[in-house]
Amino acid sequence: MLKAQPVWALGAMSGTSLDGVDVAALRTDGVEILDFGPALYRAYSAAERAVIHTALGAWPGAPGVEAAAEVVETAHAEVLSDLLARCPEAELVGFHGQTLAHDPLGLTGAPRTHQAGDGDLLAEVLGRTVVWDFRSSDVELGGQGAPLAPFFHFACATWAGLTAPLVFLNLGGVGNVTFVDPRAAGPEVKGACLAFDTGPANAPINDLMQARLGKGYDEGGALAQAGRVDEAFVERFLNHSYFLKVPPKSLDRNDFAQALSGVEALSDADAAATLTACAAAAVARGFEHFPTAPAAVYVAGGGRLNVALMAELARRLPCAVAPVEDLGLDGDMLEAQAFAYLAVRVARGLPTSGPSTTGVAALVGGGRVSKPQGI
Ligand SMILES: Nc1ncnc2c1ncn2[C@@H]1O[C@H](COP(=O)(O)OP(=O)(O)OP(=O)(O)O)[C@@H](O)[C@H]1O
Ligand SMILES: CC(=O)N[C@H]1[C@@H]2OC[C@@H](O2)[C@@H](O)[C@@H]1O[C@H](C)C(=O)O
Repeated sequence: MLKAQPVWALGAMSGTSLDGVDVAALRTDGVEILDFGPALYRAYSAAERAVIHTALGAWPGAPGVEAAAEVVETAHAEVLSDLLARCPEAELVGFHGQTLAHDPLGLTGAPRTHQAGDGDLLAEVLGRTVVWDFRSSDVELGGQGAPLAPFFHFACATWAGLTAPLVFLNLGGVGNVTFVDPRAAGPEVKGACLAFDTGPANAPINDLMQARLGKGYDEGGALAQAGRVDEAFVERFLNHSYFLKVPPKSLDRNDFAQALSGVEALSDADAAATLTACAAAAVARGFEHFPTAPAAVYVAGGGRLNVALMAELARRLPCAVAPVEDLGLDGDMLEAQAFAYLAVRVARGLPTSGPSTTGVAALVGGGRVSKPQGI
């Protein structure tokens, strides 16, 4: 079979922690990563974040959703235009959008997932083909619709020349892991990737910081480091039924809000320390689902900059814990790069998820493709 020519693509991710939009360029043929390109970050203002926050949990048509979508589209149009100026050769854009609600099990009706932001509109603004709505078809076919980064994680392991099983851990608002066996022939092969959301990560810490101290997050984990972990609280948290579920499994941002509400009784520092320990303990609990012990866990996402969280992970995990920078990867941009990679896979008709990453019945290539007028 003829190998497809590699292309440059841009990827954009607006994550559950609601801090802002990450965008990154990547050159790939949809299988191998050939080059990593420039990347940019565009923070949401406090006012923009508040508009999105108000719409969390809402489905299309509900009050507040249009306003949130407008914020998401404006921020993406700005930062993707800037990145396009630095990488004009980019042929297509992978646009994740902002998850407002995620119910793959159909607890609120039919199984569904909702990412705000219109890819048609962005295609017009950017003059490039935009791949978007990556999660819906997976959910419609019985999958969790998340996580979607695993096939990209497999490509990262290959790019880094790794040969032993390893784990990628993303510590965003929610935590998610991918167990990768780089000895497999490809990410879609049985046993190559096993992925699932581990539990809450930064989102509850951010919410605590906002409510108690008017700050967006616990910088460096300083507040958590000053506190004492309430281990009994952590034990109760681990009794949540989510941890008994066999993966694949995924979470909405606030699924643990109720289970973590008892933290209100603790002091600021003890609450931060305890929520941080819960995030790490949830990851450790996830290890029981891996087929073999990984050589190491490589951490991406903002949580890797939280010293208290990294220390809790090192204490609770049975293997080495290191930032993905140790592999030469960019831990701030891995998700944005993932959606650039996935956009090329969608454009080339390759699958983006499968039974061991989202639980979908068969391999699926999720994503709508919008072309600008005139192309
Ligand atoms: N220097 C830092 N110290 C501590 N925590 C940090 C630091 N920088 C970022 N974070 C945390 O990481 C979060 C952002 O992480 P990231 O951008 O990976 O999440 P996201 O992509 O929004 O979420 P998700 O991966 O769940 O979609 C911030 O909201 C904050 O909680
Ligand atoms: C529904 C949704 O947006 N899920 C996100 C969220 O943020 C982290 C975790 O929960 C993960 O499942 C997913 O994002 C990453 C990029 C993924 O799909 O791999």
